[in-house]
Amino acid sequence: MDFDIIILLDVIVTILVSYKFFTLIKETRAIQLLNGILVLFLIRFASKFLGLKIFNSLLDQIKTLVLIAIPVVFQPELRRALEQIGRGKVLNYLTRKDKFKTYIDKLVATVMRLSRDKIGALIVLKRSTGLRDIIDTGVELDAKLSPELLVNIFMPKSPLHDGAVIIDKDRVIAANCLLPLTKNQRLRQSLGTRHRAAIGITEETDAFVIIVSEETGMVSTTYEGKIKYGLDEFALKEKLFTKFEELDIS
Ligand SMILES: Nc1ncnc2c1ncn2[C@@H]1O[C@H](COP(=O)(O)OP(=O)(O)OP(=O)(O)O)[C@@H](O)[C@H]1O
Repeated sequence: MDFDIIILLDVIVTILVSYKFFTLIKETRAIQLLNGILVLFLIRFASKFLGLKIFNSLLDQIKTLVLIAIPVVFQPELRRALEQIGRGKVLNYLTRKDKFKTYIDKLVATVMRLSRDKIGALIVLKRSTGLRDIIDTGVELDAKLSPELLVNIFMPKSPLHDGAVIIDKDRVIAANCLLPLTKNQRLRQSLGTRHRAAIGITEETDAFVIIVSEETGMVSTTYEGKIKYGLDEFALKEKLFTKFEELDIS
């Protein structure tokens, strides 16, 4: 029984690999080479069957020559094929990780710039909970996220600087949005409305919020109704990495 399964697996794997191989070389010069090798293989089979010794040894020499010539002549095709195999899995994974790291680095750098210049900011990073109600309170943008755009939005005299920005992956969905204020009575009295709004939205959704204080430049984050004050660049990166590990930035 086990043996049958192994044979079946063997056949399936062979078919799949051959199919993949043919699709990779289908529109390349390599298909002609493959035809040539097949013809040589048939001639060699016939020659062996007929016992043509001298011709057989000549074919052996040709075989060695062909084996050496293939990687040299078909270097571009081989490279393309290997790249395609890699891109399917490993490369895809690596580029995604890389994009994600660049995304976090850029976002954190922007937040730190806002902090240095004491430009007040309220940045809501959407996770799985929809934020339609919140988006509708502001101005819809749906623009590609960039440090310049974010800094511009929060510039004190910009028409959109008040309220929160909503970000979904690498898109700025909306700006000037109104967030619900927290009803938590135990928070310190001195806590202003920007921070209270940042806590409020995380009590109702699974969003992650970054706050930059206009007064002090301090960077804080809120998540699940809790606030963390005074994060530096590294602490913020660490938090974002853990909260958005599976983010698929396209
Ligand atoms: N409900 C809200 N939703 C979104 N943004 C809000 C909300 N309430 C206040 N803000 C933003 O916070 C700003 C006011 O901040 P305020 O000084 O009251 O808070 P704060 O927490 O002390 O912040 P900061 O340290 O930056 O001064 C507003 O101009 C507005 O941009």
